[in-house]
Amino acid sequence: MGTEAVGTLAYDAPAAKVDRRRLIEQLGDAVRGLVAATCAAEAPPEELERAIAGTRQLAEGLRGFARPLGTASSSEDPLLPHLYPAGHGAGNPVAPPVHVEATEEGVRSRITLGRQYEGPRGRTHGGISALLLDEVLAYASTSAGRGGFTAYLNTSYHQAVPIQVPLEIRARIDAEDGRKTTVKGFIALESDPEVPLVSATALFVIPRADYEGNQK
Ligand SMILES: CCCCCCCCCCCCCC(=O)SCCNC(=O)CCNC(=O)[C@H](O)C(C)(C)COP(=O)(O)OP(=O)(O)OC[C@H]1O[C@@H](n2cnc3c(N)ncnc32)[C@H](O)[C@@H]1OP(=O)(O)O
Repeated sequence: MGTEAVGTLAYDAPAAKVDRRRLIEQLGDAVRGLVAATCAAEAPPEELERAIAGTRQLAEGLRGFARPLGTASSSEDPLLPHLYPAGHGAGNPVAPPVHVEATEEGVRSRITLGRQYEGPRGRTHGGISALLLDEVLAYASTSAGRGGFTAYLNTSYHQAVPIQVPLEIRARIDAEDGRKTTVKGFIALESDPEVPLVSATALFVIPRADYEGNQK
């Protein structure tokens, strides 16, 4: 057995699965670094050509092991976070590296965004800010034992969210009403955590048991 942290609990997962999950996380991190380097590289043509050939070769090698769409990854475990969701999956190089912790009021995430999340020069793309808020607000709902799918996410962009600057995202439950949970949150600079750069209100709805969209 190998131990992996789940929130504040230590959970004894099978050692082989823990080892595999570590490798998947490391690969995700390595490719995330490649993506960030790709978006920043002012490399000469021969270096770009070398990177194209090497990257295509690596991708071809991994494609040979692809699992069919809609099937579970062998890394999955009912008590551990999934590794591939686009919003936070540690094994998904496209996902921003979101880690969430509980606070007295709700949840908080600290994150510094790489160059691949840039929209206007030096600023985070607005869709990425919305993704981060959707993610952290959903965590607030889930960690309060509520969960649900995002029915709406209303975002207000007050100031630019800088790239490569430590950020703090906070979220808290605003209202609970049957299957509906309203959550509020915002992104701020870690150095100025009370001033919202982007704020959001989201409604999460726990679907009815017979809801058609429930199938995976
Ligand atoms: C520690 C924790 C770790 C865990 C990690 C967690 C990671 C987080 C992962 C991150 C994940 C990120 C999250 C994601 O990305 S989730 C993915 C993106 N979201 C979706 O795909 C959702 C698509 N929509 C649906 O599936 C359905 O519409 C849902 C399920 C939402 C509702 O379908 P359902 O058939 O069940 O609903 P209903 O018609 O019975 O209505 C029920 C109630 O809701 C009210 N309503 C509905 N829609 C709206 C609306 N737009 N505005 C205002 N109100 C709305 C409605 O009026 C009614 O209210 P009332 O009349 O009862 O008062």
